[in-house]
Amino acid sequence: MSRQRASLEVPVDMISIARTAQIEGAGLKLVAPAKVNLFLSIGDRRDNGYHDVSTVLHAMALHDVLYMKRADIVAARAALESAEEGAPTNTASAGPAGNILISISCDARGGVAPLNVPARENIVFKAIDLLARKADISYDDAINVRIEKNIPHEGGLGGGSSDAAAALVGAARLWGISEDDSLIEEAAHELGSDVAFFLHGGCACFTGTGELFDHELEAMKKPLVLIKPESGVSTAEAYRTFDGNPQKVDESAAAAAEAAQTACEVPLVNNLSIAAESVLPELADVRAWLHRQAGIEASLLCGSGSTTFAVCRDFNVACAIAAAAQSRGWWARTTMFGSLKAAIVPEQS
Ligand SMILES: C[C@](O)(CO)[C@H](O)COP(=O)(O)OP(=O)(O)OC[C@H]1O[C@@H](n2ccc(N)nc2=O)[C@H](O)[C@@H]1O
Ligand SMILES: Nc1ncnc2c1ncn2[C@@H]1O[C@H](COP(=O)(O)OP(=O)(O)OP(=O)(O)O)[C@@H](O)[C@H]1O
Repeated sequence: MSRQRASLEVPVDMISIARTAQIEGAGLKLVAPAKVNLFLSIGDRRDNGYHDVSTVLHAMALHDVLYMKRADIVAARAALESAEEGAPTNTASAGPAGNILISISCDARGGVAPLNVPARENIVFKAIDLLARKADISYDDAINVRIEKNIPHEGGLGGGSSDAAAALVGAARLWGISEDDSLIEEAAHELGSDVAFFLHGGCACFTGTGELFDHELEAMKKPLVLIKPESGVSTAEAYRTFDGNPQKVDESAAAAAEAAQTACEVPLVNNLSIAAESVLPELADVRAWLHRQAGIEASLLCGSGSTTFAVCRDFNVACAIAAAAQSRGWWARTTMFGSLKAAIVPEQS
């Protein structure tokens, strides 16, 4: 039998070959930056429970790292079956027909508390599952995700939302979905209010319930220190507490935030901070302590808390304040504002 005839009789499954090549390959490395809200104005509560929001977000150099790789589907199935017998697992099935097995492992770094959630509750799982359903990925597949967490959760730094945005970008690449495909943005909107920002990154104004891009601002290049008490603040609880005593943002501050073309011009405002302080009174101690430190230009609660950020005169000031905060038992990190977004790190040659 000639070689030519043999190749006609045994059809070559190019998709399967490409997938196998990816299992053996290095996979993808993605960055998922943290954010602060330079300006956060929470407005009225809508019928669906979400609130109108006008906000200017800024990305930072501090970031989680995600490694996403095609996995051996047989091994992934075995892990899932052992889970059904009650063994702990980090694998769960996703996709339109439960046809995609996702394994998630997570290492916490730099004093960040470990994230102990089962795979199914990890927002990274939800992101990959949602995109698979929207794009109707109907073939069997298995994906391993390893998350290196540098961003504390329940810190108002958007770590979960940024991980979700990175997972959408990574899954799209693995499945050959164009990075401009509207399904990615659609999925981001459904996953949470901050996810859309991380697809954009840098410094940007968002409206709606926080998911609608309005305009971009020039990023700033200043050092900042982040300080977080051990306890977190649940975003939902902060919003609920806000409803008991809503604080409107001054119209002139809102107008200045809207008109700002650069991050430096944005007035630092957060009308969720009173509610967050009543959920976690220790936040008032962090605020008062920061006011006594020299070399700070301004400070504000990050989103719904429990991290407070302080813009510092220089990096040495930021480092000294971080060290002093750590000696009080708080988590603290120095970082820089930056123009990162949730993105694939290009391969180094
Ligand atoms: C505080 C901010 O981080 C500021 O950027 C965001 O508004 C919160 O964004 P997020 O963490 O992505 O929040 P989501 O996962 O969308 O929502 C968590 C919970 O916060 C409340 N929530 C959130 C956003 C919004 N515009 N109104 C709300 O009332 C809802 O109770 C919701 O169940
Ligand atoms: N990959 C993830 N990273 C962080 N949190 C996650 C993740 N997956 C699920 N979660 C859950 O989501 C909750 C909040 O996550 P996140 O860290 O985004 O909150 P946050 O820092 O308050 O951010 P935001 O400013 O968006 O409210 C946590 O209680 C955590 O258990």
